[in-house]
Amino acid sequence: MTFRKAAVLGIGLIGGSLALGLKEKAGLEVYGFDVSESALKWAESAGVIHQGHTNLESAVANADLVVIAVPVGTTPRLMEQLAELPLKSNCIVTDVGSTKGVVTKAGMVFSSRGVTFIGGHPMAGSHRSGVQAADPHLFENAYYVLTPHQETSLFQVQRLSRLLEKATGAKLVLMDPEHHDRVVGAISHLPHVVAAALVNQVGRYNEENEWFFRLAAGGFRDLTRVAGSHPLMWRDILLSNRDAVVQLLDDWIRDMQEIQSAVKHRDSERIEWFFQNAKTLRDKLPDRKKGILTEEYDCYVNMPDHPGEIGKVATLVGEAGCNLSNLHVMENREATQGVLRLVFRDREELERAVNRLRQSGYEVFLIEEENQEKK
Ligand SMILES: NC(=O)C1=CN([C@@H]2O[C@H](COP(=O)(O)OP(=O)(O)OC[C@H]3O[C@@H](n4cnc5c(N)ncnc54)[C@H](O)[C@@H]3O)[C@@H](O)[C@H]2O)C=CC1
Ligand SMILES: O=C(O)C(=O)Cc1ccc(O)cc1
Repeated sequence: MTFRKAAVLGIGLIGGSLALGLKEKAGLEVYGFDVSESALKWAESAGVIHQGHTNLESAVANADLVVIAVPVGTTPRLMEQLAELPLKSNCIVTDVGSTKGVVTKAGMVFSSRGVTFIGGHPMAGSHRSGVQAADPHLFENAYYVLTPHQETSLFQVQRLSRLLEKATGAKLVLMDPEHHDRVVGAISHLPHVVAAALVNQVGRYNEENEWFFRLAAGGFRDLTRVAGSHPLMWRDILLSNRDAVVQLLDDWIRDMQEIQSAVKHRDSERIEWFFQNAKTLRDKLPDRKKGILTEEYDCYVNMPDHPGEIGKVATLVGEAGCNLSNLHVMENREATQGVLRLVFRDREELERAVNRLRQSGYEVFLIEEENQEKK
């Protein structure tokens, strides 16, 4: 089953960048759909898409893949409209939204129609927006998270992963939607709120005296870069990740009160610890460019919901002489099967472990087979 035609709904920064990759690197026929005729015209003339449509039905007719790349607040409504249309059997629908809980639930609308929905989030972007900023290299070496439901066919997950890997050069990983929203809430949504709050605060002082902005140098500019992002997009993201963001802000406010109290009481030890701890942790952040594609080799194991299964898998891996560098259980809610992600630092160890697990009857799924073959 090969992908021949893709329809990208929302030809902006992310939709345009993906369209370029699907067209140029994966060789697909790419149709675009957008409410903005000028975006479609621009995309057509710049060769980002083959054809632009303002009619949804004509854009998705005969598509093997539909990518939804509109603001997250708009995605559920667009999914409902899409589910009413005749889609090709075996068609995969995915999205690129920055939150995954709400969208994955809305994706259930496709399950009764024989269409596979798999939520997605490329973890790279920019504070710019619109198709003019589209870049086929935007996602290279970044993580690209997919959040399949426990019942989603692994075959379809694998097909989509391979295609996206080819089209973007990103590293595909699978994650539970709620886990994704908490993690991305902490590393992306909260920082955007903090950056905007800092700019708003200093902006208020600057109204009284313009030296505030005039003296704003390196640190302030670096820290607040993302405050230049699209306001409507970030409004939608916070509303769509409400529970996680509210909880993260509770923690943030508590931490700010703690450092405020330490300063007020001249608690020098506490203040020093605050900065020392941050420095130690910051120094340990993985180096994106060097790290991802060279050092991690992972596979996913389909797990029957029996007690002791994780122990059995770990024992088999150990018996094969392989060192697990990480093990992650994709959180399993009401479903009967779970998925275990096993990470190795060494390709041969990964291969030995996969063989051993398959011989013992486990269904093991490798997203990165092609990527690793290249090395
Ligand atoms: N900007 C970033 O850095 C990243 C954004 N994302 C996600 O990607 C999605 C798109 O974001 P961007 O490309 O940055 O936004 P954008 O503003 O550049 O593009 C959005 C496009 O969707 C179109 N659109 C809006 N409503 C529509 C509708 N109902 N039907 C058809 N088209 C519609 C707009 O006309 C525009 O062309 C969002 O869900 C965002 O959360 C994900 C990763 C990074
Ligand atoms: O440019 C930056 O720092 C970003 O934060 C880009 C970005 C924005 C939204 C996402 O969901 C993922 C990445």
